Amino acid sequence: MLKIEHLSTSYKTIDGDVHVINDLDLTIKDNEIFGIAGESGCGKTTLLNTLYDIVEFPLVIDQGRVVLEGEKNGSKFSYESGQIRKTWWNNISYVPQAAQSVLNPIVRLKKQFVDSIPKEDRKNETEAQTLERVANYLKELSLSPDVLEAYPFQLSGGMRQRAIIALATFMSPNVVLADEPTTALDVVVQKGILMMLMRLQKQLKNTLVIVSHDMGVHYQVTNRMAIMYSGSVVELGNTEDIFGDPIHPYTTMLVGALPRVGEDIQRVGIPGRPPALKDPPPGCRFAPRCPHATDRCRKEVPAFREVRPGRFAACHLLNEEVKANG
Ligand SMILES: Nc1ncnc2c1ncn2[C@@H]1O[C@H](COP(=O)(O)OP(=O)(O)OP(=O)(O)O)[C@@H](O)[C@H]1O
Repeated sequence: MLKIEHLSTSYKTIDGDVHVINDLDLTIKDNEIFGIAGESGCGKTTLLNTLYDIVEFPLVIDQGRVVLEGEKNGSKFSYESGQIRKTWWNNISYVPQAAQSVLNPIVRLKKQFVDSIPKEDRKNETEAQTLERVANYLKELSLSPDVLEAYPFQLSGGMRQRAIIALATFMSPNVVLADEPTTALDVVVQKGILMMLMRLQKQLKNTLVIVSHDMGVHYQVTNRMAIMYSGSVVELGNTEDIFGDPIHPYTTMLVGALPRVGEDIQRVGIPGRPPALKDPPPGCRFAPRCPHATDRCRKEVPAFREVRPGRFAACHLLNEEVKANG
């Protein structure tokens, strides 16, 4: 489980601070596939990097923390921001954006696998014994152990991505983070990768966090999701509810822009562009693009709060609904 407690981060630049995550408070539960969606530049990767404890200058945590906790092999564990990296691979792993390029092209995969397995896990094993365990794991995932002898450049993009996912899940971590795991792959390969991730999550019953700008990926794969806009989460809820009954005007427009099977009307995108994070507008950052914005929206930042049971959103226009629900 990942607890995000009042987290705010910013990039320190010579032109001033760029605030990317703003007072975020949410829990990503055990045994769920959690999606993070939003347009390019809204802060999805920054959030994922902070969850994985890659907080390096110019990125700084201004407030709050992330806590990774759970139970493995009968022992409870808890790590917070600054310590989470101690348990990389073991309790949390990361499939980064453009993951295929993180493999060293001139080192055989078997060496890259062995090097990523912590010494404590290998105990007194010889390298051959470790590789046998890896080969058996690859077979379980319907991957040929022959890939271990290959150099990354000899594999297709889809095969490299599968190998990275195998590497990230080999130690059965409680949390797996995947940043745009299917971008740059063709549609058929994309489907195979998503199915592999879903199958692994079901098997490990762990937490899988998927970042994608593709709403179709969230619809197919995730159980709950967060919609980000301009550095903040603006809506959170069960994926089915978000698609069936979006409540934030941004989500409504995102979902409304999706084509439907069998429909021949032209769907329109969201007019305008997100604001520059360096110099955001006062009040609600979506107000300049929101067809319902009022003066209050242009002045006051809306609080992110529970609008209905399990549904959270940051929008002044929902106040009436909150009152109606007590
Ligand atoms: N090194 C940096 N220095 C300053 N600002 C940065 C830096 N990296 C990112 N940012 C700012 O953080 C914002 C969010 O970037 P991030 O990569 O997290 O977005 P994203 O939603 O993952 O985008 P994409 O889908 O394009 O990867 C950017 O719009 C940019 O303003």
